[in-house]
Amino acid sequence: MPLDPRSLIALGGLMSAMMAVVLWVMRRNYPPSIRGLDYWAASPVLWLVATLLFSGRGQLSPFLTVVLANQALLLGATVYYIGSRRFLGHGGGWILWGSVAAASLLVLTWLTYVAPSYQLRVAIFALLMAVLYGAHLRFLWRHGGKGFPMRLVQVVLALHILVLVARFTSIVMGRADSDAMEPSHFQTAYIGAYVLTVLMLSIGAVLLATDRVRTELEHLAMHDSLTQTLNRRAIMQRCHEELERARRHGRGPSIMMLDLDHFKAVNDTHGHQHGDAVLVHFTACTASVLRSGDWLGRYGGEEFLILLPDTDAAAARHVAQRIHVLLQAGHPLDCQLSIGVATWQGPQDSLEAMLTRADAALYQAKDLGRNQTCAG
Ligand SMILES: Nc1nc2c(ncn2[C@@H]2O[C@H](COP(=O)(O)OP(=O)(O)OP(=O)(O)O)[C@@H](O)[C@H]2O)c(=O)[nH]1
Repeated sequence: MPLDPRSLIALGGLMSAMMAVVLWVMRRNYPPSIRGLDYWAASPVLWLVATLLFSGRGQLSPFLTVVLANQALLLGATVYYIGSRRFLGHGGGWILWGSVAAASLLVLTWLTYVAPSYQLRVAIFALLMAVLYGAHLRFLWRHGGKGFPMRLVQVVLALHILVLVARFTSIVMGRADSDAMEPSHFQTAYIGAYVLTVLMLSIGAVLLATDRVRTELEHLAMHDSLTQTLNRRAIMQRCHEELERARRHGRGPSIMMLDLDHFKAVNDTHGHQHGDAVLVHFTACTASVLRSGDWLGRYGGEEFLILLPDTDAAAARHVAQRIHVLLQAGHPLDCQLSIGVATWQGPQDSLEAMLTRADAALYQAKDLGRNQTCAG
């Protein structure tokens, strides 16, 4: 059943206003690392302007209700696309799509005043929006990843492209209405799809930003801020999980306790910032010799812990040897270190016992002159 276009447009305005408020509040409160939110917050404002102008059809001048109304719609979609680009760390977009918007302004003005044609205007505008949504969809497909919020935005864009193509086809086949406010099936589908798209794209932006904040908080909660390795709580959690797994499968891990040698002297001689740089260099080098299933964490100060799942004592010693060699390569930030290794001894073994053995082995390595590995 065809619905009244004016009511649908009013609904679209209401949705835009509500989502604009939500996104502006988020923009104010979310960390600045969530980029693109200001663009996403601006797009429902532009869509709201578009609906206000559309609803003035018959009372205000066609320049406002046709040319500028469509222009605000196009700009809202453009700004949303630029927001997605910023969110995913990409610049640009304005030169191309700003030029497209300027060209569309000229064409719409021409088809409203110089050579008036409702059909041609709708056909060209539908095509333009479909191309813009297509570019947006292609960008998200290439760079957006796989999470649910990203898939939601992609599906909304794809569905809206289908509606726009259907709209364009209906005009080309001469089966369209002759006025935007005519309550036809085409207008109901077209404006209804627009209202839903406004709502769903804004919800998509909310979900994307929230998902990103959650990921960032999880990262902060689990990682050391200087070295970006796991923090003490996270590496201990991994060790507990690995011992649980070892008890089920019968194959256990080795753990390594690493302590930089004479690190106090490094700080005292070259300053604390140099000491920090040494720690960052040390973790980057160490991480580069580990397998993808191994875990490196900061145990405290200049002490680190490595968890090597399913690794016997000989293999763990190999890894330790690789770390010693890599840190003697001649880089200005290279340091020497002592390592204590403990290997799982069977289901009766516990994490506390392994840590005690690794600690004792580390002290043995220090006592024997440092820059070496001992096993406990
Ligand atoms: N720059 C910097 N230094 C740190 C950090 N955390 C701990 N330290 C320093 O690491 C040093 C550890 O000193 P000690 O425990 O005496 O150990 P050491 O000098 O390495 O001596 P050995 O372990 O016996 O070889 C202290 O001076 C701490 O201030 C950090 O995040 N950055």
